[in-house]
Amino acid sequence: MKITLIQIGKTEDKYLLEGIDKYEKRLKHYINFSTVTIPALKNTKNLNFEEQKKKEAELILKSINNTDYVILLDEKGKVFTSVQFADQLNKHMNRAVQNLVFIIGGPYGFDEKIYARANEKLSLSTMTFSHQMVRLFFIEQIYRANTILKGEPYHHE
Ligand SMILES: C[S@@+](CC[C@H](N)C(=O)[O-])C[C@H]1O[C@@H](n2cnc3c(N)ncnc32)[C@H](O)[C@@H]1O
Repeated sequence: MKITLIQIGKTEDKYLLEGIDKYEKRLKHYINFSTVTIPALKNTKNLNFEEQKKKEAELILKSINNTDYVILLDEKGKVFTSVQFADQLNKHMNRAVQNLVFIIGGPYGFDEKIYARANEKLSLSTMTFSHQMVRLFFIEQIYRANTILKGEPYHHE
């Protein structure tokens, strides 16, 4: 199974980039993982939030295939413990999902079209994080899940 993480706009803060890079390098030893960064919209001055989300949605939908299993990172989604999340990943692997796609929304969240396409919604907390911070928190959770599935000590250290 391949995991793809779709995000909008480059990660800007150095402290986030360093953390993301660290877990991305570790993850490569466990699973086929890649990130797709959709370029941030330009000239957004004349667009309201809804228009911006619609435009982002068009770009997101172009990056997804019909057969992809799509999970949105969304504060209103289902909350799992790290062990439960690892079990979920394992279930997808056993169901022979080819490409598991996680999507982190833009600064204003997702357009309805993306909610309509999604197979599931996953929440990291009922609190709201910046779309940039979620990248680091979530990649660490994917790494953690893989160490749990391998019975490695990372989760218990
Ligand atoms: C600043 S948040 C958008 C908040 C927006 N008000 C909404 O209703 O979605 C930007 C993105 O970060 C991600 N995000 C933020 N907090 C999250 C959380 N607690 N769990 C999962 N994803 C989260 C989501 O992908 C969200 O679309």
